[in-house]
Amino acid sequence: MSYVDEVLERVREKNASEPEFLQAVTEVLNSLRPVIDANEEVYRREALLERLCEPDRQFKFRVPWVDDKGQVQVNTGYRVQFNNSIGPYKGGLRLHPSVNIGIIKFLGFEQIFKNSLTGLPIGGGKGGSDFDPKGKSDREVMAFCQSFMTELCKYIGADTDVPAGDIGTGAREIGYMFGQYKKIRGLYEGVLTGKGLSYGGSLARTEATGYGLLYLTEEMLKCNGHDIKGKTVCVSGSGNVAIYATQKAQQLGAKVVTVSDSTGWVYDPEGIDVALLKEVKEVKRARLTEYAAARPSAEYHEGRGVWSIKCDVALPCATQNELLLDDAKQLVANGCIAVAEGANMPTTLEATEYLQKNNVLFAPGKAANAGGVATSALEMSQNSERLSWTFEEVDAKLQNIMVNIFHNLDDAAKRYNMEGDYVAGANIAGFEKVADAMLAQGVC
Ligand SMILES: NC(=O)C1=CN([C@@H]2O[C@H](COP(=O)(O)OP(=O)(O)OC[C@H]3O[C@@H](n4cnc5c(N)ncnc54)[C@H](OP(=O)(O)O)[C@@H]3O)[C@@H](O)[C@H]2O)C=CC1
Ligand SMILES: O=C(O)CCC(=O)C(=O)O
Repeated sequence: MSYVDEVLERVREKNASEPEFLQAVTEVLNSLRPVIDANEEVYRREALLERLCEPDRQFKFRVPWVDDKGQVQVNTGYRVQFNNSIGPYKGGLRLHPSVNIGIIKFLGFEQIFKNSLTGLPIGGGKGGSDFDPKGKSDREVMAFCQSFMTELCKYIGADTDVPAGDIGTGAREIGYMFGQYKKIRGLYEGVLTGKGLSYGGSLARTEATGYGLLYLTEEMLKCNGHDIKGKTVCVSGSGNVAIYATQKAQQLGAKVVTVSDSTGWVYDPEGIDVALLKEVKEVKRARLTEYAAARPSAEYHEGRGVWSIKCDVALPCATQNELLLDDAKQLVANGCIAVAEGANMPTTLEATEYLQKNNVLFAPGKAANAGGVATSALEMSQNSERLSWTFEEVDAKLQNIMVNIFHNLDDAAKRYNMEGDYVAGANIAGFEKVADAMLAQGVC
């Protein structure tokens, strides 16, 4: 049995109740086969893959807080510190009722390779809780965040582990968590990214994941003889990534015709009105029905359906496993030429395979959405320097990083005779640096 198959079998046995983690490991290890085969003796002796698939450590803790009625509520908090071979653990905090240890492990595992691809010195980690900020008052969110950080602050630090936002964790939550960290630890340091601009945040971090997605998509299209200008784009989600992906796509001359949330989706053939979307989602924290009610050209539909709309480019920006095999078939039938993942692992393994077999350009999340964490690393640099760069400086660095990521993964795929397989290219390019660092640092 090959080394990859042996490790996959062991990982499946040990983590049988964590389907998302198994999906992520299976995708990565399968596409690394040519690299592993070429170095099998060393990697096997050093148990490199076994070490890569086992987090350095994981914390699980109780998060008690008091709601507005005086009732004590209890949630579960997690932080998985997966791999710090190339830098301090770095990755977001997800607040969503679906959060469990398997989801946090899949996200932390993906983060190792994504962070490596940025070219910046950051390791992989992720955390979160099954707390749902939706429908909670600001005071309730603050009570939760303070309790969450009361425990989390024992394990993190500016040079140890630097969390950030993810689903359900935006500027409000990061602010409450930063305040509690400072109060307990007595340290004013860059322990979190995505901070407000008045207390150490970086300009362009809010926009970075969505903008970065478009910079990489634009480069991928250009290198394959297409222009983003004039393309019709379907976006899913309507949160941080989706909003700024929509904004940048329209700035680059494309037309975005859909967005969605967990209850429904909007089709707006005249192009999504970003100012209205921001008002509904960022200011009012309301449902998309409010967008449709205020916009005569928009249709609102319950449930899911974004991928049924004819488009040239599809940008899944909501959550994991939201683009299924039937959706991939529909996209191909409608003439879609490119899919780039704004979310983490939004496309199932079967759907990815189908898209690639049908010559759809496919940019995996760990490359396509790396602009968020890359800009977080730029925020860390600014905090260390005690300086703030302008929006234009940060945006120019982001653009450069995304273009480099595309060329690095394109080159890696070509080196292993897998030209055009950007999934393999991203995994190989991300893995090589981490593997080198792990080998150089000995058995640890
Ligand atoms: N923020 C960042 O910098 C980065 C985020 N990502 C990834 O991008 C994705 C989106 O994150 P972000 O925009 O920050 O999160 P937000 O919380 O801002 O928005 C999430 C969006 O996805 C929708 N959504 C969430 N869960 C589900 C679900 N189970 N089914 C259907 N829709 C759902 C939400 O709808 P509703 O409001 O109804 O819940 C909302 O529209 C995630 O996969 C995240 O891990 C990746 C890199 C960086
Ligand atoms: O900015 C960060 O540190 C993390 C962003 C994130 O969670 C992600 O890349 O999935």
